[in-house]
Amino acid sequence: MYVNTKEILEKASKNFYAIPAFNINNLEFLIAIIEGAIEKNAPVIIETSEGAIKYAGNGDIYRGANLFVKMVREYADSVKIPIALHLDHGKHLEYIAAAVKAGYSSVMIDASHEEFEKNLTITKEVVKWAHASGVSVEAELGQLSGIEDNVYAAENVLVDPEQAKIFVEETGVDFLAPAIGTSHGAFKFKGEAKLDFDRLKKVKELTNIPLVLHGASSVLKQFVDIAEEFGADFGGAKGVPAEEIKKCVELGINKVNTDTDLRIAFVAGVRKYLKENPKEFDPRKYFKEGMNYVKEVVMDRLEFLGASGKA
Ligand SMILES: O=C(COP(=O)(O)O)N(O)CCCCO
Ligand code: NA
Ligand SMILES: [Zn+2]
Repeated sequence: MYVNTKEILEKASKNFYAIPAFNINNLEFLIAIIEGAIEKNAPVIIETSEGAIKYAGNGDIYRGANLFVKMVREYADSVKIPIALHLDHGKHLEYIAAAVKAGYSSVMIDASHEEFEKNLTITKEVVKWAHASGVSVEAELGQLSGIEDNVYAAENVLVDPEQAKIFVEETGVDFLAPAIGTSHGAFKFKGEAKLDFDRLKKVKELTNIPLVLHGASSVLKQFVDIAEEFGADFGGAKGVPAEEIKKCVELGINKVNTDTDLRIAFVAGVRKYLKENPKEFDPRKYFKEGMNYVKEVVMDRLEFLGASGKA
């Protein structure tokens, strides 16, 4: 069933569990994610970045947004579990407009690289406009270091909990991504993972809305090892341990963005299958191995986030 993101996140917030938001760029990841969520009888959020929309539409962003809505709705309307479709890291109003027009459940306006006041003004505009179409809105405060859809942030800029309170009151945003020390991609920390749990606790107390953890992939060793056994080179890859993410959920995180873990699992399965089946050239065969690994990651994450059985 196709649902509004706010609805399922409010329920998660009241009951202190989290729903994973998995990124897709194609049909194979969608199928694997939905299979995993059905098996765990769990709600799930499908999300696409601006790059995914451009990729699926082969350069035409309206075609890409419409294609994802049609694909996801077709699957959502044919299964019982709640499924929402979210625009991840909307930075350009053109993509946000395309997603709202196409019928996305929710959109992120990511203006976190702007000054606070500017981020607030832009977000307020997008909220007013998206709400008029029944679409819920995510925004971000603070910055994740590293590359974020080709916007480079050198350092982590951690969220200011007092600013978060003002931001949520002034903008009416439905859920908020506070930067607390994570970053995107497979190389998250130079040393050990260090998340600012106290800061997160304060943001929850002061805003009392569903919160989002970005950069939440664990970079699972079992799949890094398989990928490297069959030719990948992910030296130095490091993610957020599941235990740390569980702690974030206890402190009020309700949406957990996960992209890198699915990418590593998929490429591990495809590499393995191709190496072990040199005569095979049917994509339904070699993609399937990757999809099986993606499904495993999906089910594991639904379990430890407490989303299993919450459909
Ligand atoms: O926060 C996340 C997930 O981050 P990751 O899966 O890399 O930890 N996302 O917003 C997914 C897209 C990030 C750019 O690749
Ligand atoms: Na950002
Ligand atoms: Zn993110």
